[in-house]
Amino acid sequence: MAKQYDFLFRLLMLGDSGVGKTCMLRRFTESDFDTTHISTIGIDFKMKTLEVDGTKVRVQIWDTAGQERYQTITKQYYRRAQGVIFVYDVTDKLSFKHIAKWVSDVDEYTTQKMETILVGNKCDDSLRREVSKNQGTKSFERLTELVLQAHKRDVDNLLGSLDSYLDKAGLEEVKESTVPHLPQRSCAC
Ligand SMILES: Nc1nc2c(ncn2[C@@H]2O[C@H](COP(=O)(O)OP(=O)(O)OP(=O)(O)O)[C@@H](O)[C@H]2O)c(=O)[nH]1
Repeated sequence: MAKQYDFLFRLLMLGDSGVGKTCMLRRFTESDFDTTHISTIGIDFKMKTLEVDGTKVRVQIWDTAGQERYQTITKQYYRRAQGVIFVYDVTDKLSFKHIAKWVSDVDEYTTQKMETILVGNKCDDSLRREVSKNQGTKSFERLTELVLQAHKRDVDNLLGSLDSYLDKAGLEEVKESTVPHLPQRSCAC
């Protein structure tokens, strides 16, 4: 049977337990919404095919459990994803604060280039809002700064090791030039 899509991508949803990852995914794939919170056990996924500029893209979206006890399992999936959707709950300040931890986990467990997006969920519940839109926007800027710092650190480390290599090579050159030259033997024969 012919393939029904041109590309297959894996996306990962990460965020604290209860921020609404499963609901968000169900809404996207089944246009459905559930008010109950049944914690995801480990990991689950849903598929959807999208057409982007005439290209059929099949997305496999992995919905991870936010609970700490499943993180050994969920971290194994980080490496296989091409993109991450970080989710926090605008009515829960702590879930917003923890985004930094989710980001650093992804950074630690992956080596590939990842596209990421930050989503503040439960915006409908304005009365209980604890994280303002401005704070959400600011965290994008902060994330960019952190990525830039990490990038600079890598470049500095590279330059540092290059410097020490050149210093060492220079020393060795000096060492060689300080070796007393033996008088050249002349031949009298
Ligand atoms: N008001 C409001 N409630 C929401 C929204 N999205 C999810 N919820 C509620 O938040 C609760 C948790 O939603 P889940 O989708 O199960 O949360 P989760 O992030 O998947 O949680 P874990 O599987 O434990 O990691 C449920 O009671 C939902 O009804 C939203 O956009 N607005």
